[in-house]
Amino acid sequence: MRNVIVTDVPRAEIEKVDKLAEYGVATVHEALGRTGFLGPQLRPVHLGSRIGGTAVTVLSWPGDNLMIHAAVEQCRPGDVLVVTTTSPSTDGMFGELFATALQVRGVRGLVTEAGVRDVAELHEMGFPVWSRAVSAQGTVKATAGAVNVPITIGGQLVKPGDAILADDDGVVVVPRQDVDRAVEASQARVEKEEKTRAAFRDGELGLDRYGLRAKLAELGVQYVTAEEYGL
Ligand SMILES: O=C([O-])CC(=O)C(=O)O
Ligand SMILES: [Mg+2]
Repeated sequence: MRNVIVTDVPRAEIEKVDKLAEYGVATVHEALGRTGFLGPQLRPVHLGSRIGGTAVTVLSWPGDNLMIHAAVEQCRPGDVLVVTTTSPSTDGMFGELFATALQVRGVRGLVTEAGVRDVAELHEMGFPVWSRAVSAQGTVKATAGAVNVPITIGGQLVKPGDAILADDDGVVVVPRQDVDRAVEASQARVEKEEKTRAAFRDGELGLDRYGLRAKLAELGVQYVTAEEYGL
């Protein structure tokens, strides 16, 4: 690992990222072929937020938030800070002081594979956070790491400038070069689901709409009466 702070990173177009955020995490993830989801361990600390932004990435040592301080300076309006550690850690390396510094820079939220603290204050401030843990455990500022290098978080590669979308369903990354395709595919999916929703409201079954009766038959699934089943 090189200990670097990369500056002037090209970012995904923020208007398109905003559009993706409106579609929501599940829709965008599905529209891109079920890719990019950071997994169920990264949960919102408070429910009810839906954000999109461009990634500023941080690779920190466990229990050490020095590189988050370095990253704050690299943040611009529309960014989301994305933090991982070089080995697993749940220490509370981020709290309301960092959130204050980020909020004045127009940062939209934090996604971290480590822990956060001061969660009552974060809620009051309206600063949304997705993390693996809530932990009061304090950390130091002692070890070098990297800012704005490609990182792996939640099993996904996140490059600086990629689109990050987060809501109550979790977090998804959309590579910068895939943002246009994601907007198109998400819009198509929303339109398709609108039609499906209307059909379901009219009482149509998924079994019929998706042709799943044939699938069940093909798989050898049989209908038997309760009596035949011995109930
Ligand atoms: O300062 C720290 O180490 C983390 C924290 O609690 C804050 O940002 O408020
Ligand atoms: Mg604090």
